[in-house]
Amino acid sequence: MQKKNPINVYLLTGFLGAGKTTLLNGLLQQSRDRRNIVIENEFGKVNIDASLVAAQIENIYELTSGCICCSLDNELLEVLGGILRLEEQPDQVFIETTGIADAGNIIGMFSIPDVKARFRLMSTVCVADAENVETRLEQVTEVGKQLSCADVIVLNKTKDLPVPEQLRLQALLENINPLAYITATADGLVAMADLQPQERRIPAPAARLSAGDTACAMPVEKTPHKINTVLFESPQPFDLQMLAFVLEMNFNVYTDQLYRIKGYVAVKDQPEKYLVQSTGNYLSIVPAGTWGDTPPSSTLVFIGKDLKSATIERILRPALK
Ligand SMILES: Nc1nc2c(ncn2[C@@H]2O[C@H](COP(=O)(O)OP(=O)(O)OP(=O)(O)O)[C@@H](O)[C@H]2O)c(=O)[nH]1
Repeated sequence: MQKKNPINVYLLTGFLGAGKTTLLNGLLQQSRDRRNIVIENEFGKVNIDASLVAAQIENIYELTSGCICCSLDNELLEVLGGILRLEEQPDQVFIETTGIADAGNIIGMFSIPDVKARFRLMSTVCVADAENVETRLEQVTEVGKQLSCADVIVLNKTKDLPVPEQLRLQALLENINPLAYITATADGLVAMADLQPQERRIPAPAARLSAGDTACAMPVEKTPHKINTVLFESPQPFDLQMLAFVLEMNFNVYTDQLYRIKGYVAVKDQPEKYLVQSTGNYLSIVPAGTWGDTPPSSTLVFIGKDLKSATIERILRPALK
């Protein structure tokens, strides 16, 4: 039997009213030549403007028994299973989460081997409302998490925003998530091409690392919202199992503080580099090709609340070989 290609999935997050549905409608309009499925998970909201989307998509699934990031009955997995049973498979699936969803948990579902074999999470897109993202960051923990887990951050509602204010907000978002591609827009207008996976901006091993074998964990930036980034760099390789163990353990322990990890590491006795990704309660460490001309070394970015470089270094050091 011919192996089917995985179905592309785009996960849309962002606080209540940020412009997720508006963005989604724009993406659907750009995808008229594709078979699209939309999964909506919203609290008490009238569904997307049916007249706008009806002609463009095969199906809209509404998940109504709570927030999919935390519902134990895993309604999302059921719907994904249902999609696989459809006679005609879609080309792409858009999932719009509730405004308070913990994006990390949903991303984690796409690393379950059976799900991953059939669905490819292309991008997690977080829509930020320029009018209030800063206030929401202070008020709602999930907003910081949503921004930290995003591959793409869409700063929406910028039409009447003075340019210096827009640049200030972009810089703020960049400090929160230096891994994301950030784009400013109005009415959720974003090109599908901007949502394709790219080699995200994992900082290259820095020349500033001092000579010798010292690991180095340094805070990159502090934001006024207590979300910060710590960059860990070391020329030493990791023990793969030990790295998985310490990261998994600490993600569980610091679940309210550690939002995201991403980076490339060198692994003992392995010629390839490994890509490390973690959001919510899942961790993935997979081979990611050769080092090419660059000497093997490890660079990991940690995003979370009040992260301390000394703590990160203490966590990782036992896994260095
Ligand atoms: N002024 C302005 N309003 C916008 C813009 N983009 C979207 N809106 C409006 O903002 C409101 C919320 O937009 P939605 O797309 O429904 O936001 P959402 O994130 O899906 O909202 P929830 O599903 O409630 O979380 C709507 O009235 C939109 O028309 C924008 O760029 N500028």
